Amino acid sequence: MTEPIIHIDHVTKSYGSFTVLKDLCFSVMPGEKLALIGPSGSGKTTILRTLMTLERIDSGVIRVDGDYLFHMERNGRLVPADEAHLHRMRAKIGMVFQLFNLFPHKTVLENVTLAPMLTKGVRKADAQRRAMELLEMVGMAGKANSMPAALSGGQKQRVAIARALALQPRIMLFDEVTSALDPELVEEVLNVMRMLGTQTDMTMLLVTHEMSFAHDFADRVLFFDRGRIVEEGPPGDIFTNPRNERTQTFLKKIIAAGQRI
Ligand SMILES: Nc1ncnc2c1ncn2[C@@H]1O[C@H](COP(=O)(O)OP(=O)(O)OP(=O)(O)O)[C@@H](O)[C@H]1O
Repeated sequence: MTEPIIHIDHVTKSYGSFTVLKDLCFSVMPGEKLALIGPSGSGKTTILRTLMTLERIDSGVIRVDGDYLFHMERNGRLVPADEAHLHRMRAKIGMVFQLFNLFPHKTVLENVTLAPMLTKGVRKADAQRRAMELLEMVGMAGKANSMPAALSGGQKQRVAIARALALQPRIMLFDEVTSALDPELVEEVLNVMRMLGTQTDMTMLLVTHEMSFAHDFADRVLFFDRGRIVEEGPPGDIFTNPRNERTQTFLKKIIAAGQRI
């Protein structure tokens, strides 16, 4: 039987007295496309940042691709992971952020080659060859020598996707990647994600407020509310027949705000 590629087991995390993740449990199967939806502040971004090891957890365990994320096994016991372990685990996952986070003083090509050269010791010529393939894939090869400031938001985000793919992750995390874009640029980024969804077997987790995209794209939707998953299921169920009162209220608000689902 296939094992989950991500297994989140009773994870709790607080910022001071505010508990942002409350005894959270869920699994993701290899190749699954998962949409995380829910009200602002419900913990969606925090769980993605946690998977990326940008945040630590207070309790619980997380396994990614067969290994513990924040722990290591030593003489049959779980001990906190060291930096080398975290570094290895991080390389399994790529993340794309709302605000692109490109290196402003590097060209598009350098943005994509930097991490493989620095973290994996890939030779410059090989890193450049692979980067050009990825830039081609996201329709940005023609801008390889441009600086990020010369790009539109949609173009920056497509470069950010290529940069995350350059480390050949098995899992990609997308955190509201279209929220900062002008409406006419949203579709070009969603198209790249659709292409990744159909042409690769990557596991993809996305936090999104684009409900119609989540509806069409995801295999499964998790509805987060106040640090917990209160409802989950195939998009057809969650969007057309939500059972939980909080999900119903949330979706009603989205529709009232004029969004198509
Ligand atoms: N570093 C931090 N320090 C203190 N509080 C934080 C920190 N990061 C996040 N929070 C709080 O944790 C809560 C959950 O944040 P999170 O970003 O995970 O929510 P979200 O569901 O992704 O919401 P949104 O859709 O608005 O991005 C928020 O109330 C936020 O203010």
